[in-house]
Amino acid sequence: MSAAHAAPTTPPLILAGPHDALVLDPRAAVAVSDPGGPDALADAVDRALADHGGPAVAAGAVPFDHGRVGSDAQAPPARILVGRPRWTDRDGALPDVPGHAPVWRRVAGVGGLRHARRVARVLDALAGGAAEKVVLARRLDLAADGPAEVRALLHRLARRDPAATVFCVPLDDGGVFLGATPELLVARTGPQVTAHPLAGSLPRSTDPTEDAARARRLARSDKDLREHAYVVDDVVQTLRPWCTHVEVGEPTVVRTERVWHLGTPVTGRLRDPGTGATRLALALHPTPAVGGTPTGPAVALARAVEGRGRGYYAGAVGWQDASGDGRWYVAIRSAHLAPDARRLTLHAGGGIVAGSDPATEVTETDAKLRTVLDALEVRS
Ligand SMILES: C=C(O[C@@H]1C=C(C(=O)O)C=C[C@H]1O)C(=O)O
Repeated sequence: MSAAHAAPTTPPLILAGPHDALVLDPRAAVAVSDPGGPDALADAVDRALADHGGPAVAAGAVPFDHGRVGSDAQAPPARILVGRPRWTDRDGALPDVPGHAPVWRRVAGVGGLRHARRVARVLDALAGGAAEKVVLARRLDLAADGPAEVRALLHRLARRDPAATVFCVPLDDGGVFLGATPELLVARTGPQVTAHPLAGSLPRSTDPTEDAARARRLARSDKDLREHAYVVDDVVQTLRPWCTHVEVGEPTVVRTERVWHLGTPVTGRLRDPGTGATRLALALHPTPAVGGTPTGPAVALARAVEGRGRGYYAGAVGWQDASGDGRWYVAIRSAHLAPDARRLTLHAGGGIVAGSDPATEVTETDAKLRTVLDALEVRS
């Protein structure tokens, strides 16, 4: 086989934050068999780490619909690998890989008009009392004229947004789940617990004056502050039973390459030092940032309107070590690469509450999709 047609090599599992990065070779790791519900998976992760011994981590991705009975029949199992990682810095994990980037084109998905109509349907349902907040996502399918070079794509994602956590999870069918998330679901360092929920967004502008004005507008937007408060309240309520106390900061505007968000730091102190990061992450998931509120009816409504499962999008990606320390992120600004490395499925969503405007939601999801589209160099 000539080099031009060689199957792309499977990338390692990578979680690269602004300051450090974890790299795990799937060939030297053990996959945790997913037993289903959140507690059973957290138990399985703790057990696998104890059995492995040494400085191992459990790292990987949990699908959006994890453990939800009667939900998306196509939901994949959690993909969590246990092994000895290489710890490095961002550049060490995501080097600039020379090579030919394929050309990607849009082949299917939910266009702006269709998404606007779906948002209007959700607004009607909200007005009828179906839920308070629904997070509605739209899908975009791309095809390439050659195999994706995952390492090069990850490098471009990292270069564009130095604050994002860039991730890559090789799946057991040869597919890859990857992205650059701005949102920390939960981190545990000893007894210290930290979360940084995001919700409420406005696309950035290339004009610095207009960009700054948008950030100020977002910080004062009643609709966005309301949308944001659902998430913070839920995170605090969920963490409270696990913690001796929980502290909540003030919302601030958080910058990503393409979008402004409202974000609030939440910190707590663990009651039981045996509670690992994965258990906390699975207890929190899905927060209203991706699942809406109240969770059951909001997720059911989103699923009915979206019509397709989300797979790993809006699930969780992260890691935990044998001491229970770890970091989990909300798996947004992400894409699923098919095993042939030539098809990508992207998703982006936004919170809908009473007062949301369909056209604005389209612009917001367009801006969120650009995180991955920019790195693929898809211009329109
Ligand atoms: C659902 C997404 O993002 C989430 C939804 C947000 C919102 O509704 O404003 C903001 C940040 C994320 O928590 C996404 O990027 O797909």
